[in-house]
Formats: sequence, structure tokens, C-alpha cells
Amino acid sequence: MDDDRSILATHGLCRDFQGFRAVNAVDLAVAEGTVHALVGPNGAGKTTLFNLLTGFLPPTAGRITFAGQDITGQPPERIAARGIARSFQVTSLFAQMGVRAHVELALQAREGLGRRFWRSENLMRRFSAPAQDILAEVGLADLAERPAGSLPYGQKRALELALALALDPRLLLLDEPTAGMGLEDVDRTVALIARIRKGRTVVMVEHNMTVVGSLADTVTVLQRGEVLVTGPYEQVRSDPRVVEAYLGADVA
Ligand SMILES: Nc1ncnc2c1ncn2[C@@H]1O[C@H](COP(=O)(O)OP(=O)(O)OP(=O)(O)O)[C@@H](O)[C@H]1O
Repeated sequence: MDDDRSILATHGLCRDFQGFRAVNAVDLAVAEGTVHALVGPNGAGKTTLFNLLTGFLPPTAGRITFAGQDITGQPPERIAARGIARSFQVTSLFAQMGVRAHVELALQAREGLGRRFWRSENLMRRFSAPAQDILAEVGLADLAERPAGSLPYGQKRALELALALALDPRLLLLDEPTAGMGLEDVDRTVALIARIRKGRTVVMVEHNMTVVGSLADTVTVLQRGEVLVTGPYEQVRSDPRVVEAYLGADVA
């Protein structure tokens, strides 16, 4: 399954929860430089697969390789250190702390300077300019001094993306980047992902098919823990098996 261009691949990946197989023999091949979407009806196993890829859950069976190395069973911090970043959750933001200070902290974490230096004035100054550049990349340059807690929802999500970008990842994993957003924020987020994907590989779980259609080069549809079909968006959306899986889910 894994060809020369895959940066991330899974081989027969499985995950059980008390005898229930949530992810079943998944072979995934993510080509470097592409946006690869994971979709599927509720309960298909997308979040579980995402958690396996980031090391938040160990697999029951199977292997995961990243950039040619076996990363199966490694803890999240080791996987992150190899260049895989996942978007942070809004809840991980500190309400009182400034927007740029968040990015400075993430840059500091990447250099592995540890908590001893947390918020030391000199160090923060060193990270100010690169942090400001990252904020510009996600459209938050003008809000750098604002407390993170004062940002509207869409901009909090943009800040999460900035924190993932601060790790300068080769692979960016986005968990429902447009979840809970109104139309305007969805459009802004699509434009943002289209910009930041350059030079990177992106794997995203996404429910909104318009978003998937605008961004994804490859779509993998999961159903009951298994890969139903993988291919380009246009091909996948008209695949009768996919139509049936979604209609079935709607009826249910
Ligand atoms: N910790 C757990 N313990 C037991 N069962 C679990 C656990 N996590 C997930 N499952 C089950 O595994 C299956 C897949 O769940 P998962 O959350 O991965 O699906 P999903 O595709 O992300 O769904 P959604 O789109 O609703 O988020 C579901 O049947 C779910 O109930």
C-alpha cells in the first residue's frame, strides 16, 4: 500500500474497545504534499483513527510508519517530535494569556527549553518576531496583544492552527477544522488551510463535504471501522458504495 510518495502509512491498523473493533485492518497511504481527508458517517472510526495516528491511543494490531520509520505505539510527544502536529483544542488556550504569547510558548516548546524558562522575558523577546510571522500566516497579526479568551470562536480555531504551525510540522493533522463554524468562518478557514498546506502534508477529519471538495486531493471514506473507498474527491463522492453509506446513515 505504501508507495514511495507516502509520508504516512498504516498497515492493517486495528483498535478494539472491550472487544468492539472501532478501527479494522485499515491500510492508509498519505502521499507527501497532499491534503488527505478522512470522512464517513458517525461512528465510522475517524476520531479513533486520528487518535491512533497521533499516538493518543495505542493500536490493538497493525503498524504505522511515518517518513519511512515505524512509529507504532510511540507516545504523542515522540510522534510530535518527529514532525507530526495536531491542531490544538480551543480548551487548551489560556484565556488571560495574549495571542502572541501562546505562539511564543509553542515556539519555545519546540526548542525543548522546558518549563524552567517559561515566560522568561528575554526568551519571549527572542520568539516575538517568528511568532508574529506565524500570526500573520493565520490572519491574526492585528490581534497579537489581545487575551486569547477574548477572541471569537473562528479566531480561536485560527490560533490553534498557529500553535500547530509553530512546531513547523511535516504533517499537520486537523480534527474537524470547521466544526461549529458559521459560513463566513468556514470560508475563511478553507482559505487559510489552502494557504498553509503549501510545503506540508495535511490529514484532516472533516464532516463538511464542501470543505473536503475544496481542499482534499484524496479522500478516504470509513464505514464501521473499515476503509470503504479511497480516491480523488470527484470519484469518491459519486461512488455508489459511498452514496449508500451516507444515505444509510441518514435513515438511521
Ligand atoms: N473509548 C471508547 N470506548 C468504547 N467505544 C469507543 C471508544 N471510542 C470510540 N468508541 C466506539 O468506536 C466507534 C467509532 O467511534 P469514533 O469516535 O472513532 O467514530 P467517528 O467516525 O469519529 O464518529 P463521529 O463522526 O461521530 O465523531 C463508535 O462505535 C464508538 O462508540
